[in-house]
Amino acid sequence: MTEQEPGMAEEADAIVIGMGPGGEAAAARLAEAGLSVIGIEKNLVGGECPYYGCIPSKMMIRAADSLAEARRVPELAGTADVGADFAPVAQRIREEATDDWDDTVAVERFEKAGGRFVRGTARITGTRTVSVDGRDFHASRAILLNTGTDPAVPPIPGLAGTPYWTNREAIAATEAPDSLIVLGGGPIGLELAQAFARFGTRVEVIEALQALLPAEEPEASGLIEDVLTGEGIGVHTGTRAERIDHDGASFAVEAGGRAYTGQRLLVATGRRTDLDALGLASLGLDTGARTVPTDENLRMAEGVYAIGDITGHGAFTHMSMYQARIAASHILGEPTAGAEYHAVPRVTFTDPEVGAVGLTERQAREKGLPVATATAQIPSSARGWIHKAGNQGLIKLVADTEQGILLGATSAGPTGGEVLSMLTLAVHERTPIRRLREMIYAYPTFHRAVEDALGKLP
Ligand SMILES: Cc1cc2nc3c(=O)[nH]c(=O)nc-3n(C[C@H](O)[C@H](O)[C@H](O)COP(=O)(O)OP(=O)(O)OC[C@H]3O[C@@H](n4cnc5c(N)ncnc54)[C@H](O)[C@@H]3O)c2cc1C
Ligand SMILES: NC(=O)c1ccc[n+]([C@@H]2O[C@H](COP(=O)([O-])OP(=O)(O)OC[C@H]3O[C@@H](n4cnc5c(N)ncnc54)[C@H](O)[C@@H]3O)[C@@H](O)[C@H]2O)c1
Repeated sequence: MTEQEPGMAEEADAIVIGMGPGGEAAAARLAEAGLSVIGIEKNLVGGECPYYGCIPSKMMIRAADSLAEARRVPELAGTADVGADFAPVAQRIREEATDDWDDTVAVERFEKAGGRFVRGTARITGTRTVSVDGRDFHASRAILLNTGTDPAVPPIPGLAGTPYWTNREAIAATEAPDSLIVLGGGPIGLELAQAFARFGTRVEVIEALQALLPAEEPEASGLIEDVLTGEGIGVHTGTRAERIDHDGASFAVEAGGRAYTGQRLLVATGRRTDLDALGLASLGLDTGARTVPTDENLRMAEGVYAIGDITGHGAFTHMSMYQARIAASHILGEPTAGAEYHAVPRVTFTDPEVGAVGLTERQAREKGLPVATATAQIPSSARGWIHKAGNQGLIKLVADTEQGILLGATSAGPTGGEVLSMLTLAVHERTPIRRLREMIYAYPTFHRAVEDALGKLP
């Protein structure tokens, strides 16, 4: 690298700051379209999802679910001697998912697409100007922000300075601990709690609010609490950790008048953004806010775009990729349909999977909409009954009775995330409930429970 002359900024058409899933995809697309693109990443190209999130966690879940399925053999098909070993999945996470947390392949892929890669922490210094460790850059067309989130660590007395895990250390674990205390009953906490428990870890989940997965339907929260409790996981809702100690070997957590001990502590209490560090004040934006407001083409200011977790429309890889597509099209001057958020799908990959799309009943009622709901239980459907062991699940529909459409739906069950696809289409397209009732549902599938629930709507 040559020394930069003072006052001389390196030029590009577009600068992408933070290369999470959407940033990486948008940067490559813009470069392939012939723009000069600089991609800046302080850690690993690809972001949280491939290295510390979705992909390695789902590998862990796949392994853990295979153990659970094998343990169902006695109820269905004879005997199975199941011995859990964390080593194969730890190895798979290192070798197949993360390349041992090395992004060489991703950097090369971006450079092959024509992009210029810069490793470092970027800060916006003005309209279309960016600084990285003393180097200045200028974008003639656009800056795209995709800086994501970091784990939020609550200020619980005693916690700071202890060797607690966030998702990042949990994903890098080489063995399942003997015991684990999980702070937070959201998607990260529950997916990892169940996965480790299935490998033999004694797990306690401490959730401050009254329900697990508090953002989802209470029926889904209740279902997942029953399942986790049934698997021997301690679930403590409405419980706040008041003090944490680590004696060099294990953690002690005081919460709700009780003491919990565990070899490991996983802090999964949400995510945080640091918009101040990003220099957004130089664009006149409120850096005290947790998310950045964007228009339908993901613009937060003239020539500045933001995508992914920082937009606050759902911290999901599919959201980051969806917004990347729109932002990149807009930067390229192509027509876009504009971002819509009425049918955001999400799946928590516990077993049963908890899928949901659109509004929950509470959200719909809070909007003052005319709401009717209906639920169908998976175990009472033909397929659920056949499935037997591990068949817990439900479908819940949230309908707008005036418009005769679905505003939202929950699909929990053995393949809850897959069944969600038809409900996502229905909410996205605002398909009349009348037409959904007229459809043919293959027998005996899990998605036939959707037909049962539709039949119960007024
Ligand atoms: C354990 C876990 C499991 C998950 N499972 C799923 C799942 O199953 N499905 C799903 O859809 N989502 C899942 N998620 C969420 C998903 O990982 C994120 O929503 C996804 O990564 C998209 O985030 P993003 O695009 O905002 O950017 P991120 O992936 O957060 O990446 C942002 C990047 O920006 C970089 N960066 C930040 N600031 C700067 C700066 N100033 N300069 C340069 N670089 C910077 C960071 O180093 C990072 O690489 C999971 C998350 C976790 C933690
Ligand atoms: N399958 C998926 O798509 C998937 C999986 C994992 C994560 N994610 C994404 O990552 C985001 C972050 O996940 P998350 O589970 O960390 O966050 P979250 O905000 O969804 O859940 C955190 C939970 O911790 C609880 N909590 C907060 N402070 C607490 C405290 N001091 N003590 C006890 N409980 C406390 C909250 O009430 C909340 O229920 C999710 O919102 C989701 O968008 C998605």
